[in-house]
Amino acid sequence: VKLLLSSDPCEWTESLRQEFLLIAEGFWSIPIPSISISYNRAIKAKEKVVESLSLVVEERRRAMEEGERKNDVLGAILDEKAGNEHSNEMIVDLLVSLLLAGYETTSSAMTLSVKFLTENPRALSELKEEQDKIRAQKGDDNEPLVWNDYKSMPFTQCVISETLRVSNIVGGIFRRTLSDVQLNGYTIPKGWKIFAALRGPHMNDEYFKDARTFNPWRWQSDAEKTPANVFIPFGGGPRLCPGYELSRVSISVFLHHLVTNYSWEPAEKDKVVFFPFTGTQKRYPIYVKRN
Ligand code: HEM
Repeated sequence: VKLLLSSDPCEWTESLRQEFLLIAEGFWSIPIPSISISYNRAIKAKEKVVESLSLVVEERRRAMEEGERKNDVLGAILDEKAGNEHSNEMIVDLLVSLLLAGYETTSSAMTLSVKFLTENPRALSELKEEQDKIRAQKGDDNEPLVWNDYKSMPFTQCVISETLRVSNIVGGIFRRTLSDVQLNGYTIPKGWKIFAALRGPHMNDEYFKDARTFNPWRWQSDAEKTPANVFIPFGGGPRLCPGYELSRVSISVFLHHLVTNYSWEPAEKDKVVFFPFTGTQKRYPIYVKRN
């Protein structure tokens, strides 16, 4: 919300977050209002979010007419030559897509990386060593990370890749065939809708030995051998997730601050669930202690 609309955490962002959770819950529900409570709730929540964001867009248009400009995503959209031609509805739709696509995915991956690290003390200790080294090279504790730091976290990147592979935050993607497609002896006729399950290759022992085991070290030895089209947590082709690098950077920075400043332990037993979307049953509560 800060990046999109320059809004700091407040009551309004919190109520927006609550509505978003309902939208996310309804995402994979059966889209029949008469039988699905979560679908109904999601539709109502989406209406509230659209109403709320429409007011923000209108307000911003007025402010821009008076020469006020904010350096955020909404500002960039309205700055565009085409910005004025986009209806409020289109802009709100774009903002909702970015909030949904960018928030739940990255925050779930962060949560799961913490869970997997907690359950793999050796991986946690190696990651902490890497991050402590980066922190030690900084003059003071508040000095921010820079791009070169991000590029010198090879083991952290292994942990992130492995978290994405095992957790399958986005379980699959939709496509429509533009012509008849031959696949493994089957013909998928032109115009059919396809659900490509990304989980399939990620959990295949043929591509990833002991595929169900969280093993970040596999990326040290196997990275070059893994064909590009079997590790596809961000989809692929022209619709490849545009946030793929941003989310890796966010998770890296989060892990850096977490392991260099804090230690933690799980507050209760929790379990990863994969349906309707990947997450933890209890949102993985932890007790955190500043080092
Ligand atoms: C761990 C984090 C994330 C995962 C696992 C993820 C995964 C995906 C996947 C699988 C797709 C579908 C790609 C396809 O159809 O081939 C997608 C699309 C998309 N993602 Fe992400 N994503 C993540 C983070 C983000 C972030 C941080 C943003 C933006 C701030 C973002 C924005 C989008 C958008 C706008 C699309 C639609 C692209 C299109 O249809 O052209 N994602 N993402």
